[in-house]
Amino acid sequence: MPWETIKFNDGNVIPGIGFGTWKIPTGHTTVDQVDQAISVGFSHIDTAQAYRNEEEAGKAIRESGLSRNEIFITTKYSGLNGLGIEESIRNSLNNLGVQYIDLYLIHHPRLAVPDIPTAWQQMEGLRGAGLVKSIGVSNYAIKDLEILLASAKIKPAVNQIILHPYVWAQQEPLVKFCHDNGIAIEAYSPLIPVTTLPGGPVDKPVKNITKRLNATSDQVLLAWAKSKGAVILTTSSKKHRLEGYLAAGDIALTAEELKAIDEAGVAGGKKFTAQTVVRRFALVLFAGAVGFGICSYLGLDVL
Ligand SMILES: NC(=O)c1ccc[n+]([C@@H]2O[C@H](COP(=O)([O-])OP(=O)(O)OC[C@H]3O[C@@H](n4cnc5c(N)ncnc54)[C@H](O)[C@@H]3O)[C@@H](O)[C@H]2O)c1
Ligand SMILES: OCCc1c[nH]c2ccccc12
Repeated sequence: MPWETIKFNDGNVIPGIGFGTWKIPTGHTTVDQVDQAISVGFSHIDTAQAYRNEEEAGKAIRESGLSRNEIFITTKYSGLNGLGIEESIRNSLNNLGVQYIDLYLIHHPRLAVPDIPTAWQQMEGLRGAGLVKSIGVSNYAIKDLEILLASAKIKPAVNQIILHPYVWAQQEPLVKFCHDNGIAIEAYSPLIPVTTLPGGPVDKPVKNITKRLNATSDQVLLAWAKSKGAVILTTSSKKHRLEGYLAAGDIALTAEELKAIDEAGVAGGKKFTAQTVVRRFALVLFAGAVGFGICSYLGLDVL
């Protein structure tokens, strides 16, 4: 079953899962990665001015043969080149080779120049001009949203945020605030427990569920993020992983399973994440010291 769409507060709909184009791995291009994602069934592509690949993403989208209304395109104002919001979106439209953007986001609250209310007023103007269907934000905390909402005429459709079990304790109030205010959540980096933080307490409940469902850990983590009401943003250069992500639209976790992941995430978020960061820092220092020792032994001048 495909992932269900989610309806925004402005009436537009977004596919429940999207393919992200940040950090395309070496040896691949954005064109071949977006092409592969569309060919396996993704119909939602996430890019940004900062990723510097809008042109390539647009090329792959145009070459896919899909009509414009069959593909959902998100891009973001990243505050590069000192360009204002309207000038930036016109560049993005030009780069992507499209007449409108489905969802345009301010990439980070500190990039809302000159300030959050003024930047949002400019975003609101884009909808009137027909350059974009929906407008939203990314990485906004509750206090940033409160500032924005105090003078907004149009509510953000979306807040795109990091969401995985190890940040659940800190993100739960933000997710609740957004949902209470009719703002959809997009979850980026949902697979952190298998990519950068493997070996932590979330592994056990996730593994138990993979056995029950004959699913992969990736799929369970996507189902967890979906259960929080989020649109998912993920990526991979591997076709079989992309197929697995799409197949995870079917997965429903039980209340007990969700509770077990939440609790492991909250426990791990406090202790395991901090330990991992400290261990990695120690490893970098150790590697530096060993490298320095070897260079000194060989008589190489490294300072
Ligand atoms: N708005 C923002 O500030 C922001 C920040 C980060 C990402 N994003 C968006 O979200 C998209 C997805 O983010 P992400 O890449 O962090 O998502 P993610 O957590 O889903 O990670 C995807 C990565 O996980 C790897 N992976 C999948 N299964 C694995 C496994 N079993 N073992 C090891 N590795 C595995 C994939 O190969 C891929 O490299 C980005 O491309 C971008 O579009 C936005
Ligand atoms: O979106 C991925 C993280 C990222 C890359 N470049 C940026 C510029 C501003 C804010 C976030 C990012």
